[in-house]
Amino acid sequence: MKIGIVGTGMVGSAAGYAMALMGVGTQIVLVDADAALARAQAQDIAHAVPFATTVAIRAGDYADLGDAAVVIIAAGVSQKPGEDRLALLERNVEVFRSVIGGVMEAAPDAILLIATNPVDVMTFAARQISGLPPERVIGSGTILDTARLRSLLGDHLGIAPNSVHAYVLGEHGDSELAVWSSAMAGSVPIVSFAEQIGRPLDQATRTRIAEEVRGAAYTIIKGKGATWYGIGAGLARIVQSITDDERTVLSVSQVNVDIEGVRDVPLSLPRIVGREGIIATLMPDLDETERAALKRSAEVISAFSSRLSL
Ligand SMILES: NC(=O)C1=CN([C@@H]2O[C@H](COP(=O)(O)OP(=O)(O)OC[C@H]3O[C@@H](n4cnc5c(N)ncnc54)[C@H](O)[C@@H]3O)[C@@H](O)[C@H]2O)C=CC1
Ligand SMILES: CC(=O)C(=O)O
Repeated sequence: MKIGIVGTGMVGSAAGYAMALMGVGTQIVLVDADAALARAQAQDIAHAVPFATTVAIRAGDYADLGDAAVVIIAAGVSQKPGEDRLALLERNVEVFRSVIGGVMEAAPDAILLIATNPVDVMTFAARQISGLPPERVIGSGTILDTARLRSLLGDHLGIAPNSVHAYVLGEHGDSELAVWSSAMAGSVPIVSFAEQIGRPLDQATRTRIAEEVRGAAYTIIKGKGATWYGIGAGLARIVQSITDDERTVLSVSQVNVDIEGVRDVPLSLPRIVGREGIIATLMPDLDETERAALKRSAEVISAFSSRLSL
């Protein structure tokens, strides 16, 4: 199965590398406005493949995306230290005008997987420009924030992060919310689990962990200029769920008909992801504070997506 990646900077190349090592898809095609960069990334990643899998990876142009099952879009500008994701919107919408058209012409049946920030609003823009149904335009959304939350909770509780079943929902950005009311460790509600093993998750600890998740991108960008490994693995995981028709539940972004009275808003909820894209969306049981936070997040995103003229 062919997978395309448009935008082969830090994020696109990290996704290609993760897919090559995980054996996701059989062919990966890298496309970038900087063709020499795409060629160099493809060569470098190809040299890792003999240690792991048999995935074929090469650089190409839009025409080479024909028959791709999924095309990841990671083209555009990224945040400078201190800048928030929404500040990138106008510049990246301009990039999407040409990129989405190029992909649709070559691979009209592909599922689009959007990574470019601000990822929720860019998912909305990609859906408008492509005309594809919402279940075939997936934003990586809070898959990365959810991984960050699970990693921090795993550390706090002294358990494997994949035994933590907790989600960050809403915007992939400053208005995101960590959902505590339905979070579990194993099959035990997480606050009770924490008490039972003597590592309590009191309100102050929960606030600290949620803030660390919210601030992770800022901290990493300050330290090394950009983030790429976490999102690269997250994108590979989403593609794997599509190509293998896994139907894994992932927190990803899609344009929703209505969230707490806010219409046509792109944001993340837990969704079943398989061969046809997003197969179903689940609304977790939220407490009153969480519902209000989800509504606030929807309003923040909608203030940007509803004024886009595409
Ligand atoms: N969704 C998420 O969780 C995350 C999203 N990001 C976002 O991903 C995007 C990419 O970030 P990086 O890879 O670090 O940036 P980068 O600058 O390393 O790479 C961007 C690439 O896009 C290419 N590009 C620009 N315009 C293009 C066009 N019209 N056609 C084809 N290629 C084009 C550039 O040549 C460059 O190689 C940013 O918007 C960043 O904020 C970054 C980390 C996490
Ligand atoms: C840059 C970004 O969106 C992140 O690392 O969360």
